[in-house]
Amino acid sequence: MADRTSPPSRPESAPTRSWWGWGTCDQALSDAECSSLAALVPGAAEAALPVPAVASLELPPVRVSAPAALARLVSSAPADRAAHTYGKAFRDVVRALYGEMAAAPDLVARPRDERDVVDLLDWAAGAGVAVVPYGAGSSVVGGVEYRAGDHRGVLSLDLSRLDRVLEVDRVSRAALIQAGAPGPGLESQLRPHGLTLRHFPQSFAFSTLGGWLATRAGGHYATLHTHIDDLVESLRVVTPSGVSQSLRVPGSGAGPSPDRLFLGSEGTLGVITEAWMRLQDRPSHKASASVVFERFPDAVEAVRAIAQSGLHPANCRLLDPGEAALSGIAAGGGSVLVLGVESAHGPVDGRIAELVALARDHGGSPAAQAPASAAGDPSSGDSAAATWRSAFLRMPYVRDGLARMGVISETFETACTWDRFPELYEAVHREVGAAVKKVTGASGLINCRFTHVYPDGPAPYFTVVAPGRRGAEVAMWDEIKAAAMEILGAQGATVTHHHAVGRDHRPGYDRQRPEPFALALRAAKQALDPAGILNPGVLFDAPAA
Ligand SMILES: Cc1cc2nc3c(=O)[nH]c(=O)nc-3n(C[C@H](O)[C@H](O)[C@H](O)COP(=O)(O)OP(=O)(O)OC[C@H]3O[C@@H](n4cnc5c(N)ncnc54)[C@H](O)[C@@H]3O)c2cc1C
Repeated sequence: MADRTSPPSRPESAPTRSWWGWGTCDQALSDAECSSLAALVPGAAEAALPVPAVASLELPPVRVSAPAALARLVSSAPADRAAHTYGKAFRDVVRALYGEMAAAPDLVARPRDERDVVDLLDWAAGAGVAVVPYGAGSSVVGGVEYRAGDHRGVLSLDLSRLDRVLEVDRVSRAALIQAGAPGPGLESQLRPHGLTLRHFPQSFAFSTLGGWLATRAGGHYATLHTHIDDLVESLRVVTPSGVSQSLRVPGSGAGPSPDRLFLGSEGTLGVITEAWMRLQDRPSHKASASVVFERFPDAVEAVRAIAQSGLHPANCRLLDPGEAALSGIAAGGGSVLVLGVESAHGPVDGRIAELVALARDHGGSPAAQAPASAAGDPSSGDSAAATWRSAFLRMPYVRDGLARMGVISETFETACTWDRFPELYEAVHREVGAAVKKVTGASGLINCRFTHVYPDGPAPYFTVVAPGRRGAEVAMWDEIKAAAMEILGAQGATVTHHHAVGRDHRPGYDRQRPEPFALALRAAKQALDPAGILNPGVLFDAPAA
């Protein structure tokens, strides 16, 4: 039995989205905050780069116009074109700050329904216009930036008007959700039903269901359903060759999964318009605790034991000493493990106690043990978890502030088996450290945390911070990024655990992907997008326009 739902309420005066950086303008660091932050990074610039006004940007001339029947969906306003030029990687933010707008799309279209998507693709295929599907533009891998160069024009296809939860099936605990629904919007439409998608990437506030599906995003929870893939019941995708609708079933062994073809296809094979998603009851019992380890290898062993214990913590973030210090949790050189458990059905205090006991067996000292709570914030009662959580949510704004001060910051994430992790960790510090030194002349910071853990291995997330040279930040970042990709490949680790491939991870992905699979992907591209208009250059080389 499915319930039709009401349209989401849209606030009259939402804060203005930043066109160049993360989030909303009101949350961005002030010039003074940028300067005091940069004082912590020796070699940083003395004054913050100004943020250019959109009116001062030199955008390339618009080369194409949509036919009259589609004109109502399309904008060529400078603010729209500027905001849709890049994603939100460091190199995107820096280029926006320098006013480099050569990659701006000619047009931004905001379809209101599937028919509009079909019509826009039909027109674009006939006119040789590249189409870049756009959720909320939080890509950190060049996923929404056109770089192919040989199309007659570029259309950014912004799905933000497709933002509704259309139906809720309470019995099967699933919902039909439009692809442009942003994280907070879709959760607020599910809340009255007592349900949640329970997918909370760090970018939750400014990313969409369609973007998560197209990039196989990773949520906040450390074990079990780590990727959005696990929550998909069926997908509806508009391709230039027709609409693909997969069957809504809890499981199926009928050949290769059609959903798997489109999950992670990053806008290259079709435009995801709707998905039936598996939901969960909202958790009502939560507890968290943090454990400090003097030795990082002991902490890694503790996390392995936890990941293999079957206790499935919702949160299992291991912060190495540098990361713990940067987050303001432990300044004394220790590593910190932040644990969290939750349930919609019963008390969790026994489970958190078991997890802490396992960590203690491996040399950890509980820093604070939270009482199980009956509701509320998962970090309630545990100050390290609360400190970490607020630093985590503020981090993207801090990264932008550092970018304005000429400080390079790069984050790269991966996954490898437990047997390889110690060598990977050493190799990243050695090799990426050498690259940072060569490129910037400084040692910089290289920190690591685990975002997700599996019985057979962790997903480590590395953060690199180093002073850059004004005007050379992007070239310096590119060199450090290339070194990081090289070392991940050499260590048998994936080029990305959840940030996707886009354009920036292509070299590593091309080395990692088996050649017969590459052949099959290119054949799928040819069949579904014969004119080669969809997000050219992502996942594989753009066919000639
Ligand atoms: C501060 C920050 C934190 C982040 N944290 C996380 C995290 O915790 N976990 C994680 O996985 N990622 C994270 N990311 C990366 C990013 O948020 C994800 O890749 C996210 O899934 C992108 O969603 P989006 O709606 O913004 O998509 P966009 O950035 O707009 O698009 C991403 C890709 O998907 C394609 N696409 C978008 N919508 C559709 C559609 N409807 N149909 C077909 N293709 C489409 C685009 O063409 C592009 O290739 C983070 C990024 C930032 C800047």
